[in-house]
Amino acid sequence: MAASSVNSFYYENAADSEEAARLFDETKGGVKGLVDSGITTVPKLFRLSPQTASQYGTTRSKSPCPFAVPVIDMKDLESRRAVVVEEIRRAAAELGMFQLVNHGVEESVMEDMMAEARQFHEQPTELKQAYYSRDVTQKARFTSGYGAVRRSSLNWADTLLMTPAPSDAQDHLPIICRDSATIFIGRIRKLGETLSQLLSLALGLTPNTNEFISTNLTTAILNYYPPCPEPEVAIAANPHFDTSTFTILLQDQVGGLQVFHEGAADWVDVPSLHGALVVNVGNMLQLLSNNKMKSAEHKVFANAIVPRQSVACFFMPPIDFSTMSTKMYGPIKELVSEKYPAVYREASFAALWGSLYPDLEGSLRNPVLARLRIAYDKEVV
Ligand SMILES: O=C(O)CCC(=O)C(=O)O
Ligand SMILES: [Fe+2]
Repeated sequence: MAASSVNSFYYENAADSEEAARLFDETKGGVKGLVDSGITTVPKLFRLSPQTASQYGTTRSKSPCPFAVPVIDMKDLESRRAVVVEEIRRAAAELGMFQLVNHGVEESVMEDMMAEARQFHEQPTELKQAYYSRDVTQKARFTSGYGAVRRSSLNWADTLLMTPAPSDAQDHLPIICRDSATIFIGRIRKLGETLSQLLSLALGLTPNTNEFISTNLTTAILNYYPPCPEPEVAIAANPHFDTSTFTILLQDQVGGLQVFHEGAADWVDVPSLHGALVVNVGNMLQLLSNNKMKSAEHKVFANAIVPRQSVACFFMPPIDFSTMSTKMYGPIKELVSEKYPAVYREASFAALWGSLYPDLEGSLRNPVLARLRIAYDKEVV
């Protein structure tokens, strides 16, 4: 693979870009390929500086955090709707993350998705190669180090990014995981519709009357985090905020996901809960809700022992590449009043996408949203 075919956006300089091209040469098969080749140390592009490693935390802190991620039971939703809405409101406002149980997606559907995602990632490199691409318009693309950003390290992860078709047929997906992904995406879409309504109610809006709380599953990704020879110097997923309105995440039993609790100024474990789905608020919903709901900063530890898997489904307003820079989103008008003036300026999806990572200087926790604050200029002066 020529250096030029690696997206230079990810790398700070030409030397890094070339190193990445060498590391991700199609014949090496991403991060899993590196591990399979027998490496015993983490390559430079994946290494966090000692300062960043201690700032991010690459191993669990010894003292247990007194906060837990809320678990919300959707059983008997019709009769318990008001309770569930209130639980969602509180979790979305305080932490921006919660787990759902009895959500209606069958365990067998989730298990099949995980099993076929694993088959995709663990198939011979030559077979994955056809999907290896940095072209963002590809509707099924395999990539590595996803989410990396200047001055930070690459994620210790391989990812298959899928853009679901609006219909039920997902013919563009790799055959090895197509059947399970088609069913899983269908079920998650349905859950996303229910969740959109519950989030609307939690914001005091009428369900389905609001064009912004979207039920659109725009991207689903199959994450595979191979075992890491030096987990203390690398990170499976750098701390980040999702751009989404909300994200529904299926994680396996390995663990490693953490969310930042602002009140406690500490990272909280998101435990693997059999049969549960994790939901987090993204930047789009924090903007639309005029700060009534909080985008959750999250990260994933690398581990030395076993591969970890997750499937993340991102819900967003319909994204059209042609209007990405022109269509504007801002606080929903029903949520803006004299008492609660608009916190944010309107922004295009491209502006929201920006850099999703905390400033390494640490001055802005969520730089994308911070810079969209109407008061930002006054705040930084
Ligand atoms: O693997 C996980 O648990 C989280 C993945 C994630 O945050 C993402 O894909 O945006
Ligand atoms: Fe995420």
